[in-house]
Amino acid sequence: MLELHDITAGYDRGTPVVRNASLTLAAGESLGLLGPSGCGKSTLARVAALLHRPDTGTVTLDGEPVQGWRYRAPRLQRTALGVVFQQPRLSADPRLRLTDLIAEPLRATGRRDEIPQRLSDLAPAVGLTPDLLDRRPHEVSDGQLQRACLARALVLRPRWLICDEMTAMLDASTAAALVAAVEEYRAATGAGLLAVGHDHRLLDRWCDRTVHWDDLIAADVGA
Ligand SMILES: Nc1ncnc2c1ncn2[C@@H]1O[C@H](COP(=O)(O)OP(=O)(O)OP(=O)(O)O)[C@@H](O)[C@H]1O
Repeated sequence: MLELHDITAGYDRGTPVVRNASLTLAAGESLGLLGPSGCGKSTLARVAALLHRPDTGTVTLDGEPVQGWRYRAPRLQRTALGVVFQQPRLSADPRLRLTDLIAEPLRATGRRDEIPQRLSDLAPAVGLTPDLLDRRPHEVSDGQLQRACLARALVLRPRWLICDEMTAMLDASTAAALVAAVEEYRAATGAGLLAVGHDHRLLDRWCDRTVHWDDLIAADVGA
């Protein structure tokens, strides 16, 4: 289970942007989170991804309460989560070839020996051809870079995926291909998914259930 309980978070302690939000995802479940621009969805997604420490509230990951965020998060919890953001150019090191970008988490966790196998599994799964893998971010399109960012999110085989407006900048066919790649991964591994967005038709089609931001505040949106 991925549980966010009574989360208050923001960028200035006096004026939080997320107030008392709760949600629970069962193992393997996919949940779509809808809400208007600026309401705090990305902030909550970053709390769930262990990238942003909440002011108050608790996050529990597969029964273990989270005690640290960012570099203070225990490796086992950090690597249980894969994250894809809206803007691939903000989350990709411009110096890295796509192949190194995808392999980055394996290098960082001392699992270099898995790199060739994971690359040959993931590149076709996300629709990247070998010539693209050799290029740097400025030599590929946003859609191609987002494919690489999805592969990077999957490379450690996370039990939970957090996709924050993953398809918002993409054309319809690239968006569909990325959603299909996520769903293939989930079907193969049983991973759970939190998909944040503002397109209710996409989230309704993609996810087991969809909740609106306002629903998180009143009560625990549980599985
Ligand atoms: N790094 C930051 N520093 C200060 N304020 C921020 C920061 N990031 C976001 N905010 C503010 O926090 C509020 C919530 O932002 P957030 O990105 O979580 O909303 P969102 O619901 O994901 O919006 P969108 O759908 O437009 O991406 C906004 O008012 C935003 O301006």
